[in-house]
Amino acid sequence: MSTSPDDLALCARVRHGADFTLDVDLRLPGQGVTAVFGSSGCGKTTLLRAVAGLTRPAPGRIVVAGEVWQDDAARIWRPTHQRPLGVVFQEASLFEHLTVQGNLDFGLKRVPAAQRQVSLPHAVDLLGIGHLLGRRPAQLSGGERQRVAIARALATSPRLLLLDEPLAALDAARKAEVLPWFERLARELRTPMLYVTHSLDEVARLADHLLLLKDGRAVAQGPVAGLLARLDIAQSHGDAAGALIDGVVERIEADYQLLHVRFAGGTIQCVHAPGTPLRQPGERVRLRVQARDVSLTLRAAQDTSILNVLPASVTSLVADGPAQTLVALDAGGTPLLARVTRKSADALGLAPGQPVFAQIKGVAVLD
Ligand SMILES: Nc1ncnc2c1ncn2[C@@H]1O[C@H](COP(=O)(O)OP(=O)(O)OP(=O)(O)O)[C@@H](O)[C@H]1O
Repeated sequence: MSTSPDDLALCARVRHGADFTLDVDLRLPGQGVTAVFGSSGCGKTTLLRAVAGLTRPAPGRIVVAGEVWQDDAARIWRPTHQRPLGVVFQEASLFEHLTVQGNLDFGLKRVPAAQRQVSLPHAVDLLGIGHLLGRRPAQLSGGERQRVAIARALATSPRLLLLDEPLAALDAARKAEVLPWFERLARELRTPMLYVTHSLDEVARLADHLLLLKDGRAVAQGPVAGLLARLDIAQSHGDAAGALIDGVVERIEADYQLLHVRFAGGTIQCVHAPGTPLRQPGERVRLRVQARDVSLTLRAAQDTSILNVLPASVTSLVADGPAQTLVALDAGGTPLLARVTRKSADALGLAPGQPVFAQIKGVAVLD
């Protein structure tokens, strides 16, 4: 991966008693959303706290966008209040006695005018909270509170945003309300984000890059699409295992409410999700194709109801329980996954390098 001076260099060792040690030496991209993913207790929050200076790693070296926040060898330690970062936790900790405007102004006061990169009106617009400015936190829904918390974090013009499960405390409806705002932030802001989550759905929608932690160690990191399609990683995602496709809307078949999306492996057709804004040709979209929705044939089937039949080749395959096989595919450079029965895998004689056709039934349009 690139080693631009704008990358985040995170080298940290944090010991919690005898049972847990976070021990990472990472270089992460200095832009976009890096999802920090892993099971409960693997060290996600500990990593974020180390970056924020709330925990002091020993040893530690933390460099963000060329600024050294900690370097034990050079005896550099910046306390939290001297680190230009924004932090958003599960529960938005707003000042209850201040209005939303008062909360935002409070965030802004911490930053000298000359260092402000994100204006308050811009942050308010990005999060769509203009109509809430006169309210007190008690008069906000959970989703609105989180949007205010994020706007407040942004108003400080952070060099890095740390988001620790910002949607975890919300019910499904509130999550669905807030996610599009995050997507907008991810698209429009240059500020890099470290986004801790347990949710594969959030990873699929928001992340450019994925860092997988296990027992305090980084087990893998890389661009999200490639990593989610890796068999060893997909296996741990059970029924949710699937691949991501980044493509461009080629045309819209209005009569059938179908999008035709061009990507490196060809064109894929998917149903326009009801209730979402109509896509335009040329628009970039991310699609999710779950492994359970992909079947394989050796010849392209005719007279099938399945719209998407893509030429691909088998990259590798692995047993997924006693009865199923998870198959990694390459469709013109785009990784895909298929889950088939072990019996079918044997009947087709699936093996690495073999050309196949991937029949894709369901495709979700994510953004
Ligand atoms: N202050 C502390 N003192 C002692 N142990 C701690 C402390 N904070 C965390 N731990 C332990 O360190 C390990 C990592 O905790 P951490 O909160 O970083 O995990 P996590 O991946 O964020 O988990 P979750 O997804 O459940 O929030 C856990 O075993 C936890 O019990």
